[in-house]
Amino acid sequence: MKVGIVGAGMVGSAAAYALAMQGIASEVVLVDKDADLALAQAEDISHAVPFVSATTVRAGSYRDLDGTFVVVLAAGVNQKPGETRLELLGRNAAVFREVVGEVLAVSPDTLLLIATNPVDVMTHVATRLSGLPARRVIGSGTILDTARFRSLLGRHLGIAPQSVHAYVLGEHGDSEVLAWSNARAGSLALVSFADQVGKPLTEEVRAAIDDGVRNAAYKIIKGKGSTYYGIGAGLARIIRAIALDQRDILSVSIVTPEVVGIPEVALSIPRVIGAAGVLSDLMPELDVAEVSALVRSATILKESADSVPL
Ligand SMILES: NC(=O)C1=CN([C@@H]2O[C@H](COP(=O)(O)OP(=O)(O)OC[C@H]3O[C@@H](n4cnc5c(N)ncnc54)[C@H](O)[C@@H]3O)[C@@H](O)[C@H]2O)C=CC1
Ligand SMILES: CC(=O)C(=O)O
Repeated sequence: MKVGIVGAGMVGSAAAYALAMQGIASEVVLVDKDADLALAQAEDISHAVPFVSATTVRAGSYRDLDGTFVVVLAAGVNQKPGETRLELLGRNAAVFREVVGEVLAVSPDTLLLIATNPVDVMTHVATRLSGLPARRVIGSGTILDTARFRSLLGRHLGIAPQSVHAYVLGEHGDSEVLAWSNARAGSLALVSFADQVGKPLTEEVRAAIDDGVRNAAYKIIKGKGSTYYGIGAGLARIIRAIALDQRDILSVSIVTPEVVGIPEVALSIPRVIGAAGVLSDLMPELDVAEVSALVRSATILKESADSVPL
């Protein structure tokens, strides 16, 4: 399967590396307005390939995206220390006005996978600009926040993150909602599991995990300027679900007709992903506080999306 990546910076190159290391794509084409950067990234990643897979990784122009099954959009600016994702909106919407048309001119049937922040609003913008069905314009949404949540819960409980079934909903950003009430470890309710292994989920533990998930990006950006390994692996995970028509349930963002009473909003809830993109949306059962936090998150995203001129 041929995958295109527009934006060969930290996120785009981390996604290309993850795809190549797992042999998910037969070919990855990197496109960037900085052609030298795209070339250098492609060459560097292609030198890792002989150790593990047969993926062809190369740099190209938009013309080289013909026949792509998925194109990742990771072009645009990232956050400076202390900056929120939503503050990037104006600058990155301008980038998408240029990029989305270029991609679709050569690959009109491709799926778009959006990574650029603020990812939910950029997914809304890309859906409008492309005219593609919403289920074919997928934002990575809270896939990364869900991974962070599962990782911290697994660490606290002393089990593998893959055995934790818990999702982060809403915005990939400050208003995101950690869905504690329906989380499970194996087949047990999270609270029951935690009590049985003698690791109760006290208010202090919950607050520390919430902070660790919600503020992870701020901490990493303060320490090293940007985050990329986590989202690179997350993008590869979504592409694997598409490439193999896996029907995985992942928390990703698409424009959805209605969520918690808010119409036409792009945000994350668990969704089934396969070769055609998002196959179905799954609304989890939430407690009252979680519903009200999700309404707040959806409202913020809806207002941001409505503020973008096309
Ligand atoms: N969805 C998520 O969970 C995450 C999203 N991000 C977001 O991903 C985006 C990219 O971040 P990084 O890779 O760290 O930034 P970066 O600065 O390393 O890379 C961005 C690349 O986009 C290219 N670019 C800019 N305008 C372009 C255009 N018009 N056409 C083609 N290429 C263009 C730049 O030349 C640059 O190489 C940011 O918006 C960042 O906030 C970052 C981490 C996680
Ligand atoms: C930067 C970003 O969106 C993240 O690491 O969550």
